[in-house]
Amino acid sequence: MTAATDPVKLMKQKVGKAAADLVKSGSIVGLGTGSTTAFAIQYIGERLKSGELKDIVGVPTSFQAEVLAKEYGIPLTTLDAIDHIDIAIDGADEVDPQKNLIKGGGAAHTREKVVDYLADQFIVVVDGGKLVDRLGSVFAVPVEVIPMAVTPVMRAVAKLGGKPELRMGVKKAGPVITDQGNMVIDVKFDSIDDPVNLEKTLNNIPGVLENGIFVNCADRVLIGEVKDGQPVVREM
Ligand SMILES: O=C(CO)[C@H](O)[C@H](O)COP(=O)(O)O
Repeated sequence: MTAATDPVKLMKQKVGKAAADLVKSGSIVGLGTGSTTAFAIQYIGERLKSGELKDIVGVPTSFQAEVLAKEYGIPLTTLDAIDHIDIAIDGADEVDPQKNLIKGGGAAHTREKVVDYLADQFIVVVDGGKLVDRLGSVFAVPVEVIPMAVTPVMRAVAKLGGKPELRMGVKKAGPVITDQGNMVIDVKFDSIDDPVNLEKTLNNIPGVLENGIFVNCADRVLIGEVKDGQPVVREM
């Protein structure tokens, strides 16, 4: 990965490194998805390579995380082979003051939810632009749906007051297909007053596999910002 030059990349790089520095030798590490976590994976790999970190195994949350972990020399394992995860590092698309999240900008929220909730410590890494007073202010809620249920799920979420949009591929004709072979409906709500209930309600629609609302999951939120032209990290 090349050195970051634009301010957002600099913030992501700084916060990714800060999270990587929290990983201790001997840990089982959940490896999140996205451009911010990619920097954390890179720095975990560099710490391993330098000998500063030892005996790490990673649990990837996506094909992207798996590829990056291999590139940076992080040994991988699966949930069948372990009984806990010590620390997970993952990004988010929105973070509210209660540390509730919207995730799934990379269509990886289903596996991310499994890994992040299992971790003893879940560290969220974001740039300052991800902070909102209320979930749903900017970002739509990603909902992973099995392909044959896309139309009825779109109707059902519209009845809940959401505006559904099937996520389409970039440099790929047709819809985004998740690592599990499903599709993603992005559902924009005017405002999410009760994320706890909305998460459950969405998951109760037949055909929905998982949605991107993460409540009561994040232990720490590290925020990358630029102050006086320099990237800094603060904790929420
Ligand atoms: O939830 C995710 C992927 O499904 C990502 O963590 C989220 O989209 C943030 O990504 P980035 O760090 O690139 O802004």
